[in-house]
Amino acid sequence: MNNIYPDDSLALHTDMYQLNMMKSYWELGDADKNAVFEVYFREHPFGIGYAVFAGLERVVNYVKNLSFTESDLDYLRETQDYPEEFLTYLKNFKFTGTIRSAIEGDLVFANEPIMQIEGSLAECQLLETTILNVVNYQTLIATKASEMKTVVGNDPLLEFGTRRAQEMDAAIWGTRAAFIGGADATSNVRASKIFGIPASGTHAHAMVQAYDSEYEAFMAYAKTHKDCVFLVDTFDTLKTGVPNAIRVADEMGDKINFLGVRLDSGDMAYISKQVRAQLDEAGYPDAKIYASNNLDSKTILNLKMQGAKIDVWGVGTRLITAFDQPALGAVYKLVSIEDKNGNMRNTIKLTSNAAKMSTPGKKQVWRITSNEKGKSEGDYVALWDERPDLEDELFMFHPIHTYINKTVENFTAVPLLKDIFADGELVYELPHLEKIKAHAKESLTALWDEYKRILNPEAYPVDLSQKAYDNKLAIIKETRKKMKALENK
Ligand SMILES: Nc1ncnc2c1ncn2[C@@H]1O[C@H](COP(=O)(O)OP(=O)(O)OP(=O)(O)O)[C@@H](O)[C@H]1O
Ligand SMILES: O=P(O)(O)OC[C@H]1O[C@H](OP(=O)(O)OP(=O)(O)O)[C@H](O)[C@@H]1O
Ligand SMILES: O=C(O)c1cccnc1
Repeated sequence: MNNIYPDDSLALHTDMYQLNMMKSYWELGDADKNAVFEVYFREHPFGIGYAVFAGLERVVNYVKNLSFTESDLDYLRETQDYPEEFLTYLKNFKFTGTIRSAIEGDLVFANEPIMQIEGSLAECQLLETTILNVVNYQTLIATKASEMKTVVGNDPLLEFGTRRAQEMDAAIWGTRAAFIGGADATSNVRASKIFGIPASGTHAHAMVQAYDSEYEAFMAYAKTHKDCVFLVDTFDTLKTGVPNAIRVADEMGDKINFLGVRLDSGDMAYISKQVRAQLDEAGYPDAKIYASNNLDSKTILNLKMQGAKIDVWGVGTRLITAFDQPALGAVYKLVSIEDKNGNMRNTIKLTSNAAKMSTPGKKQVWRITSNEKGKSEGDYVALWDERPDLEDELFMFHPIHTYINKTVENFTAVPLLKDIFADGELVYELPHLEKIKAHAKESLTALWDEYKRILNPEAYPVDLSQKAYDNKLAIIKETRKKMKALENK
């Protein structure tokens, strides 16, 4: 390859195999066949009982602007032996299909469609990689933040991760996802500017090192800022750090708001209790204790258990990188395709592991909420033409262990997958981020505590309708029969 091209489009932000398949479909006259793909993941991350859906806004912007630029086409012309007619097809490419999706802040569960992409086979194929790239990461981080927020409760949770994130996009979009899931503010000023997330910040060890003494450093900060949180662990938190912070607060009086101190090392249970006593004794009972240093849900939970006197939690690495599980593993599977006669044929990906077998057919997910209890009874995955919302009672059963079942009455069934694009047109108004965050919080209140606890939660029911179940079994049988016939040939 001789040239390096400008990075002026996201059309090639995809895996080569998508273009390989697009070319085959186009050359063989299959590109315009109607197809339906669905996105789902197989296990909740971090061992918790749900996930918080995020990533839709970025997917919408990507799809809206999706087109191959001249430089994309020049690059393909130089590196691939594509016929000029295929390049012309790509040049005229525009997404004309339909996307239905969970909305950001929705709780989503394993083994149910969280997005559905319907359109020409070629266009659906092109979108796969980017959609998974975005939704896998953002949903993972929103879920991690939700787990952490469950642990910190009403204490503020600050997102500090930019310096540790997997590069800039992860910092920016990870911060946004963290805010949706439960973070209250971010240290990333650009994310604050772009998304309107509250920005929050103290100061670093560098500032203490930059002056001749800790006292001078705190004083320098206090003379130049109204709101002051002093980082007190550079030398000795209890012997010098907190006493210097108190001295500066005393001397500056009303000229500053002494908001508190930040701890960033040592035994934070022990130290925070001592610091609390020092601050109280000095007449600063309202000064808060901030903590940071490789915090994660488990550490925070343990610190709380030990009675740590920490009021504000700054979390970086372990939130923004989803340290304990770095991938969600959502997949994009073809569930229905137009056959030679123009009819839709439901498809399956067979595997020996029943739990890994995809569910064929275009589907809708119905969230079933008890009218009496106001809580979600489970999700009911039905074929597209079914209307459980019009039924008086629903028989819900586990899709593998079918003897686990219940009949639900007096319920409301709300579809999870909402129209986002219809025949290429954006029909969904992207909500403000604050609204998305509030939606995530409300969604959690509709979930029984048993599904929300972060250790060994009960499995939230994601059940198949009888019709979807029968359809799946029939297709498995039919596909196995076909395979056998081929083996015997
Ligand atoms: N009381 C505690 N119980 C459980 N974990 C704690 C407690 N206090 C601190 N931690 C956590 O233990 C880990 C200690 O890490 P590390 O060895 O880096 O800390 P450190 O002593 O602060 O050293 P450094 O100065 O290098 O940051 C951190 O993740 C911290 O959040
Ligand atoms: O530990 P995390 O959860 O990732 O949170 C972010 C960390 O970034 C800063 O440390 P760093 O050593 O980078 O800079 P500093 O000199 O300001 O401490 C801060 O003090 C936190 O410890
Ligand atoms: O404002 C802070 O205290 C902060 C910001 C980024 C990383 N660590 C700490």
